[in-house]
Amino acid sequence: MSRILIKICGLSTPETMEAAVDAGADMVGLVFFPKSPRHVSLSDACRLADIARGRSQIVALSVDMDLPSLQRINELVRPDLFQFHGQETPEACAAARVMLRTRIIKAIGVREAADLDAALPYVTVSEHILFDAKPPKDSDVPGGHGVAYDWSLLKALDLPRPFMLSGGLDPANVATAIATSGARAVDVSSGVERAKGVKDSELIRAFVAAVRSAEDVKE
Ligand SMILES: O=C(O)c1ccccc1N[C@@H]1O[C@H](COP(=O)(O)O)[C@@H](O)[C@H]1O
Repeated sequence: MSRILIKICGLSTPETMEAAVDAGADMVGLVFFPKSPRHVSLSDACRLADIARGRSQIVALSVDMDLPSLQRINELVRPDLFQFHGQETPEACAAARVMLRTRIIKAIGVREAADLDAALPYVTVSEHILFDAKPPKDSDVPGGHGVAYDWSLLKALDLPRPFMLSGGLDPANVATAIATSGARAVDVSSGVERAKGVKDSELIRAFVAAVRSAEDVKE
């Protein structure tokens, strides 16, 4: 099986950022959403990004953020990609991509097969489509809940390029998730934490090792 792209999201300390980069994460995510337990200030984000720069791709995660705020993150933190995890329209993604001269990961919430259709308008205005679990109904945070969905829904997808998978992944289930969904890229937050919002370096290493082992399995 070819190499699977790994993103570790919601890093908020230098130690766990170093652990993720050192373990071989392809992407590391910084969350800019004050309602999230993983939210980082701009100044902390700059310090964390400097640990990863040139070693892993830096992803700035935002939720329905206005363009001036995105521009400020772009100038100060200098991420390699932005992850849009809200209700951003295809037009807003296209505009941000041009204005910020960046690459985009667009998250699409999934609970049932019909939810997958929402991805199509974003194929031409983003570099990656990320299929994440829809949040619990009473939550005002659209991701990072450690909730899984039926990954097999993704198996029959006919998109022009590989997709990313997230939602309830952890070191113990990620190999099954890859085999069940056909994903070529995975993203994790809660599954590498010892408490809500508190990343664990050992779990990060275990997650990366589990994905790399899954790559060795013959298709
Ligand atoms: O991590 C967060 O706090 C977060 C906040 C707002 C939107 C998205 C968020 N994280 C993303 O959620 C998914 C799944 O996370 P989990 O592994 O199930 O906890 C992942 O793509 C994160 O990037």
